[in-house]
Amino acid sequence: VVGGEVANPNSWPWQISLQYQSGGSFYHTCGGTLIRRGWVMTAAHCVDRSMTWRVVLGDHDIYNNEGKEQYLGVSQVYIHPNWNTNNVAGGYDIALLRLSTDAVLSNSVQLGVLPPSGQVLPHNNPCYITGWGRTQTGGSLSAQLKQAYLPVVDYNTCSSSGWWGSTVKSSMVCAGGYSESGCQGDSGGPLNCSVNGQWVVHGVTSFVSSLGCNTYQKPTVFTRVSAYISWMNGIMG
Ligand SMILES: CC(C)c1ccc(NC(=O)[C@@H]2CCCN2C(=O)[C@H](CCCC[NH3+])NC(=O)C(F)(F)F)cc1
Repeated sequence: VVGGEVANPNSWPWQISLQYQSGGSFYHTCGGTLIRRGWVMTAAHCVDRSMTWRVVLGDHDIYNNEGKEQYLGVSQVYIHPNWNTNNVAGGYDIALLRLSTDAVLSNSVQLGVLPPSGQVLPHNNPCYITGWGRTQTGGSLSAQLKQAYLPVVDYNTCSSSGWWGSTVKSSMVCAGGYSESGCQGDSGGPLNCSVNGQWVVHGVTSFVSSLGCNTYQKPTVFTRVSAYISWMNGIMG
């Protein structure tokens, strides 16, 4: 997350850290959202490669154990069948992870609320991106979970020339586009939007400009969760 601030610990209790094993250690690579006790929603591009994954729930500082973390294995990865790893602009950047054991819910570990199928938020709807991603283009990951205010940029604006043009599809949500943005390592995490006084996970962090994370008129682009509710229900049952 470029800009914004460090979040109050566990104030986004559905945020997870997706980590891969290398040697004897695990490394943060993406965010995700706990959507059922046994299921995590993330980006397809995060799990393109076959790795040994683990999901960390209730985390704040990814480099220190603060006692509220749960470390769960991943027993199955379900990538959207239409996802094309060579074309993030095609959409379908969404995947579900079946956890090897169910999460234990608490003050620090809660389920994210998903939108109704088809819901599209208006321009400037208040949203926050959260994640441990780079804090500057080319910078390092954040040790502590960060948040940044990223209001919705409607499709009409986001797909116009000078903005993302035809790279962005109506199955995506744009947000931000000024000084705050997502950045590498935030992928797969939630776009948390305020709808009728409730936080709803409306986006899965998908891409930013290859010219830089907080590039002018290139807002962060998210998979629009409300476009994939039926697919997810078909998988999760
Ligand atoms: C033109 C379109 C196909 C396109 C649009 C944006 C990009 N962006 C990028 O490549 C930048 C630079 C590093 C990773 N990255 C990204 O946007 C990656 C997704 C890459 C998927 C492709 N392998 N996502 C993120 O960094 C983010 F923002 F989600 F945290 C690349 C291609």
